[in-house]
Amino acid sequence: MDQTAAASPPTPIQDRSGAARPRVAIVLFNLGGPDRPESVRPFLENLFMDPAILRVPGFIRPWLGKFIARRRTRAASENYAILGGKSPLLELTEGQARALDAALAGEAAEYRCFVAMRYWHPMSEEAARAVAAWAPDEVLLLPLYPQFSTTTTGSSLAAWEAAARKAGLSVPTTTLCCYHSDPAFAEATAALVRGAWDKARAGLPEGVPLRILFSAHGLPESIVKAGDPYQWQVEQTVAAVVERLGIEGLDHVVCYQSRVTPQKWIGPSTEAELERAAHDKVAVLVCPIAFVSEHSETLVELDVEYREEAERLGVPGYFRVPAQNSDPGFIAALRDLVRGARAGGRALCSFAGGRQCPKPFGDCPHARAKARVKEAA
Ligand SMILES: C=CC1=C(C)c2cc3[nH]c(cc4nc(cc5[nH]c(cc1n2)c(C)c5CCC(=O)O)C(CCC(=O)O)=C4C)c(C)c3C=C
Ligand SMILES: [Fe+2]
Ligand SMILES: [Fe+2]
Repeated sequence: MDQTAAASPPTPIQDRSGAARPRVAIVLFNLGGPDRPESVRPFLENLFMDPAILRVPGFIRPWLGKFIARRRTRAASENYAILGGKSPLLELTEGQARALDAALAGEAAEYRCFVAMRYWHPMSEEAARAVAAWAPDEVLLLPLYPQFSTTTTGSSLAAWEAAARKAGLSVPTTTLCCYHSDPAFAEATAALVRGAWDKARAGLPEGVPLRILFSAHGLPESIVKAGDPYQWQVEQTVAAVVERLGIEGLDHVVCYQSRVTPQKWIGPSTEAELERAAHDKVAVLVCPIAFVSEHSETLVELDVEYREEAERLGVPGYFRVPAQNSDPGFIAALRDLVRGARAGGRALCSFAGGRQCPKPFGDCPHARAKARVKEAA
């Protein structure tokens, strides 16, 4: 969708009493994905040249980033070929944007969602131009990553700040950094897990135990050790969802998928958990816990590669929980998060208002903002 073309010129919108309704642009952050086979390599170059992803001195990053991207292109292209040569992420994110627009219609403010992808179009600069053309009174930054990581939300925020400046956009901006254990988000996720759990149980012979693998995107361990709160937040999400599931004695584990560099990544890996499940003779229900849309890592890695691996290992059953996409419960949770963030009146907020991450996580954006204030004093 051309977000600029769709933006209408500012018109004075009034509520029933005749008072002007503020225009609020909601910017949805996501990672983005190639839109055709030829885009795979430049998409990967954008990703691996991001200083939030490739933490090496600036002078070697362009060279090394391009080198890693070139080496990864074949494997990634094979994955996208299974999906028809492109990622479905943009269409699904636009679906979420339109669903959230509809959920927020008729509020005291006039809302409009825009999509800003990090590594492929529409990227922040395009999105910021479209937002500026719509002439909002406020901007609300809403990551489609429930858990904050410097590699995802943190990177998107940096890209947005630069793009907004370039587009001359200087209206008050609210940033929602995370909603890892927001009650409505956790309940919507638990409802999807419950549906998949019931289907899996019905498809399994009696007596075969079922274990939930909550599978999140992995991160290099060094990033977590440097203070990234992502792993802690993933664990909070899982605890919140498990609590709402209320299944007595539930066998479950948190694990991490999609390792793409040779460094040590956080674990256990989802593959290692498949091996353990085979050893323990338990079936698995895999729940993507850090992705709110289907994309190559759910549709290919989970549905094709890990399923085949589970079969090869002799895991007695393999099932998957669908990602949220435009699930009404999830969209309602986002709507309430938008309302809460605006009502809270903070420029930077979590789902609960203030900082949630414990002290050691110095890369929590609240901790960084505090450090910046101290430095300036
Ligand atoms: C060092 C590399 C990477 C880190 C760290 C990383 C973190 C991270 N990523 C997501 C979500 C997504 N990643 C996607 C694609 C993707 N990610 C990496 C690398 C890292 N990600 C690569 C190389 C790719 C391209 C695909 C591939 O080569 O396999 C996507 C989009 C997928 C699509 O269908 O287009 C998402 C979404 C999270 C949540 C995260 C850390 C918290
Ligand atoms: Fe990734
Ligand atoms: Fe935090």
